[in-house]
Amino acid sequence: MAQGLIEVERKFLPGPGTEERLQELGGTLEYRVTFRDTYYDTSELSLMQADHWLRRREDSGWELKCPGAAGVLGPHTEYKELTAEPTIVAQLCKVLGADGLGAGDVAAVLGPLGLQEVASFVTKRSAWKLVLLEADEEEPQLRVDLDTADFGYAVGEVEALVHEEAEVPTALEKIHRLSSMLGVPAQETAPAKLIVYLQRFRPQDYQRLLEVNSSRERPQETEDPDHCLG
Ligand SMILES: Cc1ncc(C[n+]2csc(CCOP(=O)(O)OP(=O)(O)OP(=O)(O)O)c2C)c(N)n1
Ligand SMILES: [Mg+2]
Repeated sequence: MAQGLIEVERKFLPGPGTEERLQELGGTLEYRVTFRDTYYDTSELSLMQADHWLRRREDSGWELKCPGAAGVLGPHTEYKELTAEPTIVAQLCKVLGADGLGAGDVAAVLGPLGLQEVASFVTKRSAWKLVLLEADEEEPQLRVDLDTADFGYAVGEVEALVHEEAEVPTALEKIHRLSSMLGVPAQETAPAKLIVYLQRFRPQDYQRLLEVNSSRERPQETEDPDHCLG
């Protein structure tokens, strides 16, 4: 994946008819895959409290999701996905207020930054591709992932990957259009697998995150000091 793509997505709760509906809409099942994600944070959950999500996905490496520009309200999320390790390390140091760790491997800075495993689970995913559109309609293409985590939680995501902020409104319009065609209620949201994992297995951590989220309002101005690098 290219560096610093913006992931715009909307989660929903899939039903027994979701795959059939995707087929009716012309969707194609691209692949089925099973992977393990392991998430890391400090003991105070400093990254998650700053809306940063660090994970290692078995066989595909490290990824740091950090908040995209705030502004468009609704049942979707927007995150920048960093996958180059030096960029991830630089952003981790920035968020955690650490200096002088260089820009090497993520694994090498886990100890110095006090990052430890907070969650690890396996996901079975079926990945669908959809061309919603009239032939001349432009990118971005939509993807729908249907995930089931090994602790028994199923969630779907309608998602677009774009290169710049200017593409986000079009992506959102398509995401909302497809969600509605899939029968997803207009304001429905569904929690991420990691959030449900914390709720079930680390309830104190979950509570801590809830408190931060309810007291925090995402800043609306474009100069957000917590924004990702690059
Ligand atoms: C509704 C909602 N969703 C997510 C968040 C933030 N968040 C919580 S956990 C989390 C990290 C996990 O993100 P998620 O999209 O659930 O991961 P996954 O689908 O497995 O990986 P992909 O293959 O798409 O990269 C985020 C960004 C939020 N604040 N609110
Ligand atoms: Mg996702």
